[in-house]
Amino acid sequence: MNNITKPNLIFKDDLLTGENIDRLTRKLKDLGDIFNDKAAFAQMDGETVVYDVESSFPVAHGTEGGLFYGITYIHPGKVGQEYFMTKGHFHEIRNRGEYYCTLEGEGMLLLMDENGNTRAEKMIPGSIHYIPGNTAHRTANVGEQILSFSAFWPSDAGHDYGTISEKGFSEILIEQEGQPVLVPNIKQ
Ligand SMILES: O=P(O)(O)OC[C@H]1O[C@H](O)[C@H](O)[C@@H](O)[C@@H]1O
Ligand SMILES: [Fe+2]
Repeated sequence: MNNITKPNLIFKDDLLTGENIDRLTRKLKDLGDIFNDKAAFAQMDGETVVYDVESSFPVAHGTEGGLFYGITYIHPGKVGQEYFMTKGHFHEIRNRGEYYCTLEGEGMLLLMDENGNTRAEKMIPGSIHYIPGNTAHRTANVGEQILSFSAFWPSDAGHDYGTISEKGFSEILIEQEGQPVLVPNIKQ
């Protein structure tokens, strides 16, 4: 491997041109159930964009053996002490895994197994994260600029939002003295 030059630019948009591209925007008003501080949430403008997702679906949803690709862009911001974050999900076919690669910004990836054990991985540009099967995943922007990351996942994985929207993760990520910390989720 000594003579091989590693690319220092991570492709971003190459796969997101042409057909079968899906663009999705989630605003605060779509995310009422994920933030714990309901009073802080009520004070904010529901039209505020929390994140955008662009995905490439080269095969039909549910196809066994295919792969999807996407980029998620999470805006900086907080609801109370809780950082802007994705809804979070298990895969519908529970044992399907996924890879994330951070493109820009600073984030935390929350991972929760089916027994409710939550852990977090720091996301920095270039960091690669393996999300094993049977693991719920959620990403939070803990920086002051956009957090973007690419994702690669099986085309039959599907998204199961139900469990998370009902109970959340067993721990939540909040800012304390300027630092992100995981604390138990009182909702559980
Ligand atoms: O689907 P959410 O939990 O809102 O997360 C936002 C997005 O994050 C990643 O990019 C995943 O690969 C997407 O499949 C997911 O849609
Ligand atoms: Fe996923």
